[in-house]
Amino acid sequence: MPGQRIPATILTGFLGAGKTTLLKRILSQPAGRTFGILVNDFGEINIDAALIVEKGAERISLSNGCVCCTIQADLVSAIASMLDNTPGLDHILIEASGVSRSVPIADTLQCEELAQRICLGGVFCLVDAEGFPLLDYVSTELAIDQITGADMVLLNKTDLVSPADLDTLLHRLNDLIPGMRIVPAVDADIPMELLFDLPESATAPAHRHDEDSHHGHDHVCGPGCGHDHHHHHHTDAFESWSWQSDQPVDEIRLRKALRSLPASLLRAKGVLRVRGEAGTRLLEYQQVGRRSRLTAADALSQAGSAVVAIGRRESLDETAFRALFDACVMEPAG
Ligand SMILES: Nc1nc2c(ncn2[C@@H]2O[C@H](COP(=O)(O)OP(=O)(O)OP(=O)(O)O)[C@@H](O)[C@H]2O)c(=O)[nH]1
Repeated sequence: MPGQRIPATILTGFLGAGKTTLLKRILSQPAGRTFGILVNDFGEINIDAALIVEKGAERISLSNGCVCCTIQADLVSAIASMLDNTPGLDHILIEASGVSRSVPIADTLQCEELAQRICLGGVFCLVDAEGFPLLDYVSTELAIDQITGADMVLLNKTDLVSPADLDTLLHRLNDLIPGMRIVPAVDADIPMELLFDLPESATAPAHRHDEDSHHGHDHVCGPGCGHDHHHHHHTDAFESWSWQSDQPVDEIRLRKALRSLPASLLRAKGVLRVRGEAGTRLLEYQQVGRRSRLTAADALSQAGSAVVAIGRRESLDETAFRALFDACVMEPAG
């Protein structure tokens, strides 16, 4: 219908909680919807966008910053251009970076440029049931901020915790945010109706807007707008490092290198072209805290290798990080 506003759903949650897993699940069960997706990765290289091979969705990748603050204006222009260039879109899905706050994104979607074109379809926060209790103070503060700005929490990775620990965490979250709907899940497997049939009344008060109220956010700030801006972003507490190579890496050396990454690493992910006993193949690398996974990535098409790592600022020696991966690279065949 001309003039109808398209709902935009925000998937948020701390690094590695399962946002991409949920996004892929939604795309695999479209129920007739045509999705436009915007994937924000805090790192310089957008690994998440490379990992989403599901077809039938328009996509824009937003890298090297956080859509809630440092690249907020990019989010607005990306959505506007997606709406201009993709007639027939039914729904927009935004995967925020793992260090994004929820409420500023929801507010941004209601800026003047977009207010007549999209409406907020809900903010869903993924929480890693195993990882959340292990976060340091600053990361916990951010994860709680993401939770409080959400309409619903998906308490994900419940397969990795005992029933007693899950119960303790549920009580803790209920105490923190009384009344918040919390849905336990494994691999973000929840009924899709929970995401798409959200009653208007369920919208989180933190970002519930009425026609007359724009919380002062009917304008996305940029250089020269005249507002007094804070120059410290919450993302200053985090740092990302990336590594790329055109040459294949040796599988044995890679597996050894991954075991020697520092414990301070919060998150790492990548796609690696690996040469080993099984020949040359692409592997997806996922690391959340101390838990790492290398899996076959046959569906991906990528010439070389790329890895992104994220940690608290100054927690990782970039030279050592690069040297670790450089040492895995195989010499070009002579
Ligand atoms: N055991 C277990 N692993 C999970 C579950 N959900 C996701 N994972 C794994 O956790 C890792 C991170 O999942 P992602 O979906 O990439 O997490 P994310 O929130 O998108 O990560 P960032 O965008 O980097 O913040 C991947 O290896 C997933 O396969 C779960 O319920 N249980």
